Amino acid sequence: MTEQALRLGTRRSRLAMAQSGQVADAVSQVTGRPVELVEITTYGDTSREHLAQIGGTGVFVTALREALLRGEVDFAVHSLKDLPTGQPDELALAAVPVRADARDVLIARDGLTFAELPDGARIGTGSPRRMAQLNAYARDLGLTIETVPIRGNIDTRIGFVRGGELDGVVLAAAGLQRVGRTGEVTDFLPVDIILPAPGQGALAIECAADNADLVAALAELDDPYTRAAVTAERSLLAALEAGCSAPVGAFADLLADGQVVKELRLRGVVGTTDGSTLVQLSTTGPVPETHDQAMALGRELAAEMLAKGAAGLMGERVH
Ligand SMILES: NCc1[nH]cc(CCC(=O)O)c1CC(=O)O
Repeated sequence: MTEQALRLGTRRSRLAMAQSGQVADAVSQVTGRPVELVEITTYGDTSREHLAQIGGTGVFVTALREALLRGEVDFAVHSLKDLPTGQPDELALAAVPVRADARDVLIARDGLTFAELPDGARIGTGSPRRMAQLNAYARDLGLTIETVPIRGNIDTRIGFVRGGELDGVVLAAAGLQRVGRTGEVTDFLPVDIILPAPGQGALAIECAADNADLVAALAELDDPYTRAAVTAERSLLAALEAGCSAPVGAFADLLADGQVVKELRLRGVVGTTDGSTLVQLSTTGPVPETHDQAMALGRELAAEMLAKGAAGLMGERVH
């Protein structure tokens, strides 16, 4: 007798299908049950507006969450950076698996790295966070670039470079990895130059909070270090009262002494999109053992950033 399949709600994009497919296999292994994909269309997929105009937070996840709450699917996989920071009581963030490469990358024409771009290079990104840091990096290199707001899926964005409309586009390494296109990257941008979006590179597996068996089974896919890191990053974002379309970057990583993990370091940045002003700070603390400890690290850094004028730099946000 075969057990009843678990229904995994997923968006239809190639990226969503790739990451859902990978999680489906892992869930099937830990539960011993087959997993079937159920396609769901979200507002973020159908709208042609710029993300910053839609308001950002939640456009990709709302429809998936509604399907979960209606019981049409058993669990859903989100890119963690697209997930709004407040967790609804009815839904459990059952697992945050090991994070993929958190970096942003450049895909430029003719194999160019960022430092090799010519003056006036047109670089596509719709993200105020990327604009702020790319413009600041360019300034440090004595280079002038023009950031051009674009959106669309990975194919569309890379297409602007292949078609000659843009000199380069900046994307998340993790997304390219999941669809097997890292071979096209011309520059991996170090996190100490371009801090990624909070949660970038990590996935979130959500299910109904009252489905205790499933919550427990999915928890086997959780990586406590990734969870602590992204919790601290998202706490920083929440404490800055910023959304996913705000110019906020954050990245937490473990500091080790030889083989022994010593501390969690959290770095954060807020800036104006022209890159003329950035507030970039870092803090370290003992590796958090509880959700509250990870949250505290984020709040601590947010308070320091706000004291340095971070709030004034987020004036461009829409909501
Ligand atoms: N904003 C869209 C989005 N949401 C998640 C990813 C893929 C990377 C990830 O899972 O963090 C991307 C594409 C990108 O930013 O290039």
